[in-house]
Amino acid sequence: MTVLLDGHGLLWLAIICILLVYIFLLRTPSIRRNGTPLRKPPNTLPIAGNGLLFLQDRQKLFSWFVKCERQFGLETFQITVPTLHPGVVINDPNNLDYVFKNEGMFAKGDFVKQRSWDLFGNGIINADGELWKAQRKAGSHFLNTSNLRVLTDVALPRYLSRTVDHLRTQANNGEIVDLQLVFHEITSLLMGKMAYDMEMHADDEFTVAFDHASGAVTARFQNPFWFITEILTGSRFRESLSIIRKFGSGIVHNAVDASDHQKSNEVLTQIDDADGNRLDEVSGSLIQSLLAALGSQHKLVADAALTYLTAGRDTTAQALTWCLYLLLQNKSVIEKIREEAQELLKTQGFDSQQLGSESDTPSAIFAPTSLPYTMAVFYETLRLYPPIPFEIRECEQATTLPDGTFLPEKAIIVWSLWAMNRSRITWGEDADLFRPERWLGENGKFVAKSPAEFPVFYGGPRTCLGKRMAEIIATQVIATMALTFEFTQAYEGERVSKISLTLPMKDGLPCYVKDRTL
Ligand code: HEM
Repeated sequence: MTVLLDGHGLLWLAIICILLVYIFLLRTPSIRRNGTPLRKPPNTLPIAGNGLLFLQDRQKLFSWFVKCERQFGLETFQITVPTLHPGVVINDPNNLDYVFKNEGMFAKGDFVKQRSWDLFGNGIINADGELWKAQRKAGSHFLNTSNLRVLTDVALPRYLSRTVDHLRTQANNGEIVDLQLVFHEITSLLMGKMAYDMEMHADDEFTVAFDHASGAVTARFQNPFWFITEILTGSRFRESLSIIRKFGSGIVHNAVDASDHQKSNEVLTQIDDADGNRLDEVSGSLIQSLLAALGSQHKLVADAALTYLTAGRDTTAQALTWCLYLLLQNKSVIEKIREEAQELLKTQGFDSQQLGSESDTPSAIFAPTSLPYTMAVFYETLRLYPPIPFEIRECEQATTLPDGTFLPEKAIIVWSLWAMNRSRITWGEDADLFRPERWLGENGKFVAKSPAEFPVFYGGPRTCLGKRMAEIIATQVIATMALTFEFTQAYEGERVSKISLTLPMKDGLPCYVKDRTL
């Protein structure tokens, strides 16, 4: 050994190493377009690449993506982060369309899974291949039209009504209300009913633990050395994970017991709401459908149910929160929502006084097709505040995007909905403005965009399974809130989001509430 590592030996060793690296680099195809390397964003460093950028505050990161979109337009550009495979950022809807249409080629991959595994395991959001198919099928089956109708036309009005009553009391007492918490409570009740057939609340132990864990998982995407830093800083994260797992396995246990009991009695158990009757029309809960599809893999069933619950609950509550935030700044828009909803109530023979009285609340009539302007407001909110602000995929095999960008196997592909939704190329010069009318056609009807242009609900075979449900929740909640209450902000300055896989508002949305129906 000492002989090999004398002066000559070291020189030869160095030459061999350089050659090996060179051969390796030559053999590993790099990201190129028409034979030339892609442009890189300004301030890309020689070794750190764009790594430091991802360590900064998420608001700065959002702004960076917008700046890049304004500079590169639809051109795909390259980003590099130490320890990761090379990556690109895409902004061109044609490229995104290709990704959606070739789902099997772009998987969540190791990059996403390694970071989110502790929280979601093999739940639908994280799963690929057969595991994904089985969960998707079970979910689609459960969310068939009649179950969806009972959830949105019976359960939601009831929960909404409870919320209206509670808000009225708070309004009478002159209390400051956090609207984010209010919307979270509505979606927790509804998604808890859907996923687990149980009453869940926005401030229960599981939800608080999940919120913390979601922030910690997101931090992993921004910090390439998370596996080291977490040893020192991850104790609350580990605690939160243990609460979530305990909750998940408890729920599966109960569902197994319930289905055994059902089989032995050979009768259908009724799905009872605490005080309701028609809720028994929901044919079982999602967890039972998942149990039937996934059998004895109880950890997988728990992961699957958890991802369904969180996919629907947090995204929808956050979208509603940002919507009210925008309405607080745009008084003429909330007035138009009121006019549209009032007109509908009148034509159906109802009175806004009835909103909030449980037995005859008419909020189920506030359907997306009947309220095109309210739908436009919801979509304009989703454009400016997309509940899932980034997407990341990994190439399962080498491929070439429609713009000619060659991506080797394992390359990372990123798109920022926050930036794409502010593109002046797609949305025009007023892309930064909140203008719901951009979603309406000449006849006043709502006009949708293609998923590639507006990927807020994703696209292709993995399109969000709850899109329709989210739209129904949104029109019902927005119209009911606008007609029943006057809101005034109880905060100063701009609201921003806090670190999370989705887009929660940091410190909530504190408001004063006044009952308009008095
Ligand atoms: C405004 C509300 C919502 C938005 C913006 C939204 C957005 C999205 C997006 C972007 C994805 C793809 C995520 C990914 O794979 O990276 C997704 C998937 C999914 N969403 Fe939603 N979602 C919303 C509401 C809901 C609701 C109410 C449900 C209720 C069931 C739901 C259930 C799901 C499920 C199960 C998936 C996984 C689909 C699959 O991988 O096949 N979502 N959603």
